[in-house]
Amino acid sequence: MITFESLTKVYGDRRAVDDISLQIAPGKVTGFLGPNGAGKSTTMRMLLGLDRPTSGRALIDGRTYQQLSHPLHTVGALLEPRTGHPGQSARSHLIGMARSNGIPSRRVNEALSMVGLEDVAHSRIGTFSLGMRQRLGIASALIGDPQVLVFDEPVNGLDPEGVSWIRHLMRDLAAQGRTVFVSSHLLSEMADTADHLVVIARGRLLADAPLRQLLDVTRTAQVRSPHAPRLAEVLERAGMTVTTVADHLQVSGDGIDTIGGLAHASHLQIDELSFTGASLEDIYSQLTEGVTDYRAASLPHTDTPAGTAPISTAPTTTQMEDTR
Ligand SMILES: Nc1ncnc2c1ncn2[C@@H]1O[C@H](COP(=O)(O)OP(=O)(O)OP(=O)(O)O)[C@@H](O)[C@H]1O
Repeated sequence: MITFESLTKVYGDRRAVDDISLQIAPGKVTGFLGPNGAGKSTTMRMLLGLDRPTSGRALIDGRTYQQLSHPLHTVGALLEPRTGHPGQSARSHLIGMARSNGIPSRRVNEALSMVGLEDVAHSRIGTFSLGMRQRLGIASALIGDPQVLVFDEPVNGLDPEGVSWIRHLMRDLAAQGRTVFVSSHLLSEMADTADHLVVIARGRLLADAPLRQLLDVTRTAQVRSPHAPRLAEVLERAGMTVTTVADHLQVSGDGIDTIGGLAHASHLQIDELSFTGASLEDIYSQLTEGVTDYRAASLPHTDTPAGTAPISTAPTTTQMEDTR
């Protein structure tokens, strides 16, 4: 379990991380999303004891990194793919880590095999591609068999096979009950991998919600009925938001999955009922609009489907109850 309590980091007049409070639960992959300069790396660095919070705390299983007696047994991290001395072999680098942390040397072979580097275990790190160094960094994170894993942009430099491999690895680690906290710019990657998303921009928390719920917020229903005005009344009474658009009703809000049942119970005929939802990219764009320092040119942006219910665009938090 990772806990942030009013975590804040100020550099000069810049609030790199601004009063972030949340918990990251075990047994899930939690994606950490935000535009460039949002504060993701700073948050992770504070969690790993590499930066001191200006105020607040970042805790791993209730303790700060400095309070952990065996850090590598508790938390494994991949922050940047610059693991080890270039003249050292992958194996000797990992053996050095294992020895200095009281980790049995059999874990070195296990970690090398988990990341697919057994064949190059004796090659010098300096000859490694970025993708291989990334794998070695992940082996270093896994060597102490920790329950908490923190990966900063782990797919950077990996080819498609490597991307797919790390996706499966993260899912496996979460399925084993571990806490997996992973930052990424690749929204599509997060859509495939994460169970839960935390979105920040300019250091502020914008969303902390299960992926499914975040996607559901933007779902709308289109209903065609010969009894549209009466159906609209029924749906509004049930708490939904109804707009008449041309020949159909556009419905949003909690409970849109019950539209068919409500219409049936009121003996109101429905000729057509369909659902549309925004993509993760749409949601992300809406959340970070106006709080982005550098609009990421690489971010795929598709127009929000007509009638999609907007979600918070102001720098306020969209915190939703975790229903999983
Ligand atoms: N050592 C530092 N000194 C001063 N400012 C810093 C320092 N480290 C980070 N910052 C600033 O803090 C803000 C957050 O940076 P951070 O690297 O945490 O963002 P990020 O979300 O990881 O961005 P990216 O995805 O581009 O890596 C940025 O404005 C950055 O310039």
